[in-house]
Amino acid sequence: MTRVIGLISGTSVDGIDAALVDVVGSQTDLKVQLVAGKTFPYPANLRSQILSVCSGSALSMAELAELDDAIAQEFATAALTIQAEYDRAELIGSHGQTVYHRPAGKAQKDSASGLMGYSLQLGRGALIAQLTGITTVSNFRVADIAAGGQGAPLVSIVDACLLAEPNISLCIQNLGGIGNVTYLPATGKGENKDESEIFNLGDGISGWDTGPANSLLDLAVQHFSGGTKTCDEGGAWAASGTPCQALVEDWLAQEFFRQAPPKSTGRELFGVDYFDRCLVEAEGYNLSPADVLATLTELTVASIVHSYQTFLSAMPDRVLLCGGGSHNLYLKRRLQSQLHPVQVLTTSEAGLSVDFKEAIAFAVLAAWRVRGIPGNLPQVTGARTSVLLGEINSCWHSWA
Ligand SMILES: Nc1ncnc2c1ncn2[C@@H]1O[C@H](COP(=O)(O)OP(=O)(O)OP(=O)(O)O)[C@@H](O)[C@H]1O
Ligand SMILES: CC(=O)N[C@H]1[C@@H]2OC[C@@H](O2)[C@@H](O)[C@@H]1O[C@H](C)C(=O)O
Repeated sequence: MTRVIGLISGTSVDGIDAALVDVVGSQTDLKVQLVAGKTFPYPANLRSQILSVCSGSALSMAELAELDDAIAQEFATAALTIQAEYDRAELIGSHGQTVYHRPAGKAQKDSASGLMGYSLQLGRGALIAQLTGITTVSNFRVADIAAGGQGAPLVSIVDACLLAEPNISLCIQNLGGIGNVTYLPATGKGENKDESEIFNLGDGISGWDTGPANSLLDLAVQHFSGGTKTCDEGGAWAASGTPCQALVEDWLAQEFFRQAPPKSTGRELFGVDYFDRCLVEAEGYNLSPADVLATLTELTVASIVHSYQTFLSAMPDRVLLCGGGSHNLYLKRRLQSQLHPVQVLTTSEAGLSVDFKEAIAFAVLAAWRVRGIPGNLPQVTGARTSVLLGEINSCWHSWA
């Protein structure tokens, strides 16, 4: 058993999800026990700095260095706090804070960098290791990208190890700022799986980013509430409106939704500029704020359902939702309606916390990294090969 802390702040930039996890076994025999999970909100000024960088604001190298270390300090504090009342963790897996993600094949035309992707997560692991005294694995995406992959989604293999079912096929649908899916065919295997089966299992798995989940909704809520609200609690506001199907269909015709996997995205595409264009287009239909929220919710729903129908050979037997959007009851209801007769539940109902699944995944990936187990699924990320994910930042007093 290895006690690991998983840390991530996602594209919503709502705070650091920290999970203290006991990891047992390796892949097909993997088991995790969530000892403690907590979200540590960013201080308001740090959050607005991060959001402004994510929206493309220029930053000097000195400012970049300061931001990197300010984030690392918040991550280290989260790690120390989550384990304060428990036996100490041996390892930290820190995803960091994504501030820029350019998928492979999307280099700017005048760039000399070719078609390789680039993804930048701040909160350097070396500082987290020094501040906590715990060996820290960080920079999980770069090795996959260097191998020609998108660097995302990475959680798919952990989804497979923890959630695959012998007799039914599943889609594990994350509803964060951005949405992503892992498709898990029925394994056909009983309880006693041996190590080699992960490769059989890996064969039928697919996964990709589905597009915006909450990123545009959050921007809309902030806009219509004059900055007094950050999200549509429970989806109540959207539920009082009516989706404009014509707009949803227009938006769904865009390139990202038609592009076949492997694919990944971020706030660079589904961020402030995209939302501003949505608002302009919504004006043509005379929509109320509630109607705009309902329409953006419907875009999330339609993009997910359309991508399953287009990129899977058959619809799954069951969908398990996770991420903050699984608390949005209107979004969940619309997904249930559009996916009918597919059953829509949450990963919590399958024993894996909707709020801490990503943090748990990076704890597992860190444990795999130190044991030399590759963490990417090439058919998901598009990498040429499976690779070890993450850089190990040791700490001299780590094992004292
Ligand atoms: N009670 C709630 N009602 C409605 N929406 C909610 C609720 N709780 C969280 N959310 C939504 O979930 C979002 C955060 O989800 P989550 O923390 O899974 O995203 P993330 O991890 O930052 O993003 P990603 O998975 O893309 O990296 C919030 O921004 C909000 O829109
Ligand atoms: C670059 C980046 O941080 N991508 C995230 C983001 O958030 C959701 C979606 O976009 C996703 O695929 C990915 O995160 C998860 C944790 C992943 O890599 O599996």
